[in-house]
Amino acid sequence: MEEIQSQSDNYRSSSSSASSPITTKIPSNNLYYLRKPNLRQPISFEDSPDWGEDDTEIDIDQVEEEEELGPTPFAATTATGSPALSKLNSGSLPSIPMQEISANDVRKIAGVSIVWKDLTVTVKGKRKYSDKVVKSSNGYALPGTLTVIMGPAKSGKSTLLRALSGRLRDPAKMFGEVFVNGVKSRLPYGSYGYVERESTLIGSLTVREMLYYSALLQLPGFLQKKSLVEDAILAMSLGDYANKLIGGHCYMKGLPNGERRRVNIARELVMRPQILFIDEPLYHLDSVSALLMMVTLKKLASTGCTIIFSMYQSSTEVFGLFDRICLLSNGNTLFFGETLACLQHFSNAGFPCPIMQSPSDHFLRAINTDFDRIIAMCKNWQDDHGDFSSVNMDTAVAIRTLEATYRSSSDAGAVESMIVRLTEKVRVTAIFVFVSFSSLLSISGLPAHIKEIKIYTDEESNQHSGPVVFLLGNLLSSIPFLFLISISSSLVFYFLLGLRDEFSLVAYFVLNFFMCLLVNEGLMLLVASIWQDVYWSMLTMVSVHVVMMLAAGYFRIRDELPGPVWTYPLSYLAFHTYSIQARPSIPGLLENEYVGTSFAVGQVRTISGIQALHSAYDISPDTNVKWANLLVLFVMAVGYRIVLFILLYFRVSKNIAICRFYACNRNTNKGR
Ligand SMILES: Nc1ncnc2c1ncn2[C@@H]1O[C@H](COP(=O)(O)OP(=O)(O)OP(=O)(O)O)[C@@H](O)[C@H]1O
Repeated sequence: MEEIQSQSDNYRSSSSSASSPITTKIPSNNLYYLRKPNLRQPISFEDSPDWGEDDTEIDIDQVEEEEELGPTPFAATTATGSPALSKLNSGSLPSIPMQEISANDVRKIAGVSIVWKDLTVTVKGKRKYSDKVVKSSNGYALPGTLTVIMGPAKSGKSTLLRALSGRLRDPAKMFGEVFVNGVKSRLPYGSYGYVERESTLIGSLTVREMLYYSALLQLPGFLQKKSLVEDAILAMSLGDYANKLIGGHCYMKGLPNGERRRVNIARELVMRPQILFIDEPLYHLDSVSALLMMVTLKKLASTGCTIIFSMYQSSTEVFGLFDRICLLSNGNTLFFGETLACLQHFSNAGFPCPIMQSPSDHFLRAINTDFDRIIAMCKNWQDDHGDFSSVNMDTAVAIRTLEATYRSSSDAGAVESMIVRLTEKVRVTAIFVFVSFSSLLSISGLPAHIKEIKIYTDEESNQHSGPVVFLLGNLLSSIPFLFLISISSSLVFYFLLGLRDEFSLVAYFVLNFFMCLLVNEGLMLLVASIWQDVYWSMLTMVSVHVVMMLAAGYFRIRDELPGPVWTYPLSYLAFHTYSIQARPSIPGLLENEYVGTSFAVGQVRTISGIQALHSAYDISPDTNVKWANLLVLFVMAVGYRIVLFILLYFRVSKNIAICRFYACNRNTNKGR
């Protein structure tokens, strides 16, 4: 115990010990890193740098809520950033052209979410593609955020960045999946920008000319390039340098490194990319230029752009600006998540960040195997030059511990469930689109229905038929056709999308869609009998469908729909509601697809399909209520036909239709 206590105390610097209840004296040579065994406690402000007033416990739900709200304005972002930023705003740090950073100047960009799942990159070693440079990495980047890929040299940072942007160099090969906005696809030309580590600028051009030249190369002829160039200059805070020669001349020095890097990024911004990949944005920059660069990128992210970059090391204030960190060591992901959670993770694994140390230095010290050489050197010296036990930490052991802690942590779980949410939305969308648009397309049968009603009117006036005979005949003759349509289109859709391969589930899907078509046909007959005119009937049906889609709870969760009109009665009248998700207690096709399923979360945990969708859709954890939902659809189909019966009995039999009524009125007016 004493040993543990003394090691634990070694983590505290003199300043932390002052405020610490632990009064043990700290050895003066304790400037090195040691592992603190089994320390599982939340980070306290004594152990870690001051990150503002927030609690260090991370509320994932709150973070996700903020993400769903979309990009925050720049002012808001800086307000909750690291204390260094508040210093910067109060003027205690060297001044930078902050006048350019104004929320009013900001044009919003529709950023994209990018998700990588089980991503592995191999390169050709001595044997065939055996060397893994990136190993089964999982992570995501969201619009309006800064995501940093951090790690020691040769840990695979640039390779991961290249793999995500689809720019891997031969002979590297990528395995795994990359989703862009939930869809497994490559980023199309123009939607992303990739900034290389080395500047490739033409020294004899001014900044503005360089950007204009880039715009000419990148953009089609008809676009107004000048305004895009000015936007890029503004976004990268280059206003003071716009007319300066990049390479300088005999009486004037060329642009400093920081500005050159920003010009390099601005070159990509002329395309107004939704996502920006930057390899080492702080490469060769001094601390002021580095901070200015990161503040500028933070401002850019606040416009909605998704920014991912690699970085070897950063200062504390720069680190405070990151939203998420992907920590790599030798291709392995040791952590992915919020930056504060990373500090907590190191603390949980027994490596709390000592006060006065930059978090990034701390992380790298723990996972950089290059330190092993220093350890070996110290061991040789140890006998002759005193005690070097404080540096005797085996990096390999630290990496293994961090890896194991991450695998079993809630952080890994949170990443997995976020990945599930970002990618699963696609399947839900597909089901919604299929049901909504297939039933919408079926209104093409309206002219035939109108003709049938006209024939019925004639027959009825000759007393050859009645509404019951007409309705029964219509229903019985349409059932085989509707069933054929529902089974053929459902089967194609179901297996094309790869929904759950189980007979009962496929059968429910077909039945559900068949019921939807039956309800829709009842509605069509009703509308057709009211108007008895193709144009007006079509217009009414399309409008009714659009309103029902909006009220069904897909575009906006039903609990959040305005109560009057949208929830009561529209969402209850829309058959889409019952078909797809329905009331919280009566889910439809989503229950079919997700209830009883589970998704692997890390290596030790699973979450249910319901949990994965819970916050996005009001889906119930109860099983088998989908049959109640089918019953509701059946009642609706019958209900529409009862209303139609009443209408036929009282109106059509008397040859009354709204159109004819208006036409009659017009003729009477003309006669006068
Ligand atoms: N196309 C390739 N062919 C062969 N080896 C490659 C390829 N791409 C990456 N590597 C190797 O993968 C390892 C990781 O490289 P990468 O550039 O991704 O690391 P890094 O973390 O960005 O390091 P640094 O910051 O030093 O550039 C290196 O050993 C590199 O030589």
